[in-house]
Amino acid sequence: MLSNMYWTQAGSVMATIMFIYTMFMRLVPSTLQTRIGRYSKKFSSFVYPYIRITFHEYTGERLMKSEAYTAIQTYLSEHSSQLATKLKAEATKVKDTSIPLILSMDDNEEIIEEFQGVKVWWGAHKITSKTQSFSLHPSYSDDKRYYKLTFHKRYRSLITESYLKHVLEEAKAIEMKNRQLKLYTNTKTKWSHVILEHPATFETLAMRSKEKEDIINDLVKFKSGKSYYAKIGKAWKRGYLLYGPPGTGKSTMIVAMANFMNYDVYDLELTAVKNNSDLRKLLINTSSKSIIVIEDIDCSLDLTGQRKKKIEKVERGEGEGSMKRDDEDDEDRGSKVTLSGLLNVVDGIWSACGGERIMVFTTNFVEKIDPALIRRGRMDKHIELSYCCYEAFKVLAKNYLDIESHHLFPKIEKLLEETKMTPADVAENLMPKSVDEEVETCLHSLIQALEKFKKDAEKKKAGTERKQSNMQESKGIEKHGEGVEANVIH
Ligand SMILES: Nc1ncnc2c1ncn2[C@@H]1O[C@H](COP(=O)(O)OP(=O)(O)OP(=O)(O)O)[C@@H](O)[C@H]1O
Repeated sequence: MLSNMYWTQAGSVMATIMFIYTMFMRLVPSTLQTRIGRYSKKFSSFVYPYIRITFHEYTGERLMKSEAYTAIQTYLSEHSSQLATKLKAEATKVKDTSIPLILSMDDNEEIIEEFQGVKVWWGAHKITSKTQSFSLHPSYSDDKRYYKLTFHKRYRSLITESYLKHVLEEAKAIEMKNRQLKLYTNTKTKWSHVILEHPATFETLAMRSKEKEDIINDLVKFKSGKSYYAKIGKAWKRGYLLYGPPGTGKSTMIVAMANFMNYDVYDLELTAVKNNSDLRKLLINTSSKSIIVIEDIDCSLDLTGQRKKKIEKVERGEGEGSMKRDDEDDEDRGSKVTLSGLLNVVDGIWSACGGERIMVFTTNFVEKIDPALIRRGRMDKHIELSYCCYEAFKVLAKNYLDIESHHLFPKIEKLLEETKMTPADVAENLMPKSVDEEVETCLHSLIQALEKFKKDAEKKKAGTERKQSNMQESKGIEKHGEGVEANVIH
């Protein structure tokens, strides 16, 4: 009964409002309507002189995560832990293990910060949906989260121009600092990744310091070369060819490069890629700030005579078009990636999709590689990784035994000059076999291994020399025999 009365009253109020509104729109001239609107706005802004900007987590119908929201989240997680009273904690794998948790503002929490003496309010909000939907999107939930920024209207231009720019820039810097590097591997056309947590750095890389410095300088120059590359009209990419025997540190150097540059690594397994168009798809789907690696390039490409001829044609400039048709034929026959396809990608594909990419090819047999693939301009820097020298050994001794000098070092230096042992083998012999193994024992075990290597190499050398002289001898006998026969005939 009571509720009936309530509904009747509410209905009549609504009807009255609608009536007044309709009369207002009909009878009051439009100029007066605008003026009244302006005054009412002024009145409300006088009562509430603040501006609010909201940043929603998802934008558009395709549920794309908003970049602005992510950036603000990063920015606030750094600032809110000092200011907010309600925080939420998430586990993280940031490199600095002294910060095992990321703290950020909890839902419905607000913080106040100052920018150039002006106060701004940040609020983290959530709208919980009453209806449950089942989304396949892994990170999507029914809750709609957003950040709300509030500031006095007097500072509109300061906040919208300078402050928001500052927030985005700082978020980028924080992201770079806390970035977890990823190691991507490919199937036919897709990349999947794991977190790259390899500790190799240039400091732990065993090689001559002069060569190391040279590579570091080259990387630094590349990283800061955005405007230079734009000026000369080249894609912002650089190619490195790493060559040398197995176990000399080619893969280790790639990780050191990634850690130094803070770049992800895409380990491209060419033999898993069906054809050139799949290769293109894969490479277009790599992100900026990354190293794309093709290991053992000499084993990854099927270079039949036919294909080699095609490359030679292209290199002589006899028609890109004809090459493309040949490639399409290859693809129709379901063949693997061709050298020409790879060359196309290395040369130009990234010009279209932004820069800052490094391409690394590795090989154990540099002489086997088609010169077209590694000419300067494609592979800008050729780096040889070789057998362990004394300088490289000292780096390994520091890494594995934490020593910089020892009375056995001169003996090791001499043996390293007389034999060829890879850094991988030196490292293996240096490594303590038990927790309490003494430094001296480790060094002795390396000396023994080096002496054995030397002896084996000498034996091998003597063996091949003997073989060669036997062959020469038998050739000489044959020749002599032929001569005798010839004499008989004549
Ligand atoms: N120059 C080096 N500095 C530090 N460690 C090295 C170096 N070279 C080799 N090692 C050690 O040996 C192991 C094997 O080296 P790595 O895989 O980098 O060699 P590689 O040249 O890539 O070999 P492959 O040609 O067989 O792929 C590494 O895990 C590392 O521990």
